[in-house]
Amino acid sequence: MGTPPDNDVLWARALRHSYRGEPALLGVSINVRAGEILTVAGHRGSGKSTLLHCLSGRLVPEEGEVWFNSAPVHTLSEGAREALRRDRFGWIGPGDQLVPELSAWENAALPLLMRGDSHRESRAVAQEWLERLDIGSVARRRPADLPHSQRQRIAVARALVTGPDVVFADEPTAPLHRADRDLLLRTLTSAARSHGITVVLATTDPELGRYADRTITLADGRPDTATRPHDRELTAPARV
Ligand SMILES: Nc1ncnc2c1ncn2[C@@H]1O[C@H](COP(=O)(O)OP(=O)(O)OP(=O)(O)O)[C@@H](O)[C@H]1O
Repeated sequence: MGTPPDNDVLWARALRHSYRGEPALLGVSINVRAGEILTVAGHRGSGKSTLLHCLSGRLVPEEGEVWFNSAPVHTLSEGAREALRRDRFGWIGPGDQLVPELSAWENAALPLLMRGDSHRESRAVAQEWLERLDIGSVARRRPADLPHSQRQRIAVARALVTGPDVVFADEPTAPLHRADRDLLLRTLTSAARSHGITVVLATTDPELGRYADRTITLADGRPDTATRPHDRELTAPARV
């Protein structure tokens, strides 16, 4: 296999993965350019989460390669992948991933506190992000006292607080109503654009493509060949 082009922040080739013999990815290749907002669309079970887990180093694919900034991820040790995720990537999931005992600012500051930044500095940076996301006033409240829409914005703040290169968002709007969904995505994408952060967003909702520079679609672990040609950025499966 070749080496990735310089302007791709992420580059993966021929990813295949299965769970207990059940295939989830069947030879997916993908490139993500620096600063790009990319939507990975597809129905439930099409392999979107598995693809995001492989790209972010949460999962090592059974076959294929993942490169981040021209360095291989798939050959890194577990510890090195953990450090990569902590220092360079942010993650937003679909459900409640906040720590219930911590306040909004403590949840947002968690990645900074965990890497050893001072309490004072972490609090200031977390507060800044909460303000940017319009939830500065709830900084001292606990997640259980807040609506879903504000809890998801705290999760967005936590993903952005370290100034990551890439944020992976796996169905981040799943628990939200339409108006809150649009607000969250506008907030996430404008914050990402103004800070040059790349976003890879998995969703079952094809409408969310309007927030992205590009959409790719998966169907049953493969590129969906029924998608429009300009959206078809995934190459054909390496082998089926
Ligand atoms: N941890 C797991 N153990 C077993 N099977 C899994 C696991 N994770 C995913 N799968 C299976 O792999 C396939 C792809 O799942 P994946 O979650 O990647 O798809 P998805 O498009 O993100 O779906 P969803 O929108 O439901 O999360 C599905 O058949 C799913 O049931």
